Amino acid sequence: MIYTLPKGSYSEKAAKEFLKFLDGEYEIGYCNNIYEIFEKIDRSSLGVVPIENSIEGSVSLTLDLLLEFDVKILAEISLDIHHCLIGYDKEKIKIILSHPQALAQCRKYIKKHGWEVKAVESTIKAVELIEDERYGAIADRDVVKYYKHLKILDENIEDYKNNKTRFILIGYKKVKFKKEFKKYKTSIIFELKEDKPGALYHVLKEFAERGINLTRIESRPSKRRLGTYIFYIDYENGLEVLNSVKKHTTFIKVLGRYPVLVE
Ligand SMILES: O=C(O)C(=O)C[C@]1(C(=O)O)C=C[C@@H](O)C=C1
Repeated sequence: MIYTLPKGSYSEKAAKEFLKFLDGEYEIGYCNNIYEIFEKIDRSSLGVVPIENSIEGSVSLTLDLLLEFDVKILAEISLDIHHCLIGYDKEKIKIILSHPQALAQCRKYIKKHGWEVKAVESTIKAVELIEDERYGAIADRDVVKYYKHLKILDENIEDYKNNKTRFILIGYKKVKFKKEFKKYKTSIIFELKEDKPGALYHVLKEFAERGINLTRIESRPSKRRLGTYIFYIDYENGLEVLNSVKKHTTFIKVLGRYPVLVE
């Protein structure tokens, strides 16, 4: 089983892309939200969740759950995201519904129309909540295949071109792919040993000295005390740097070394 968000969501689209590369048969299991996906995954199943968007940045719930659960990142894929306005009649819309990430990616568009905004668990939940003409949802164009009573009222409504979301395949056991991939990444989470000048610099220096390219650095609150952070770093290729990074940290978690299937 491969768990993801409901049928018609962007995450389901990503799951179908992963399936093209995975060796083996997997059925798609649908969950209402990202938390449920992490909870459902067991030793024999997988999950697909969004992790980062080119307009809105990190999906912070995914980052937090990667720390909380012991799952590994097994692969990543990026998809072009083109949002549509879904509903009955654009002129009659008063309330716009969607996932917070999708709403944020269309902020200017929504503001221009002066609609009231309601955030829900997924783009599909938004579509399902369209009770009448007063409601509109932001979702993928393909949803009208499943919700035939609704129409695409506008297309490409994201505020910036080249809108992309990165999705990760997660699970507890290794998976096999049908082909070899050229690009690999490693993702780690750590907390700095000391809060002193240059503390983060010493970690970054370990990467710089080895000529290792960082592809992302992000921080999340430690949730213990205001102003204390957990760092998330993605870097290209090997694990060789880890022992040196460990010296500067109180804890370090390796989320995995995994292939980039589609950039
Ligand atoms: O609600 C969906 O359809 C999702 O798959 C979630 C999600 C996200 O959380 O980033 C996925 C891609 C888009 O960036 C917008 C929404």
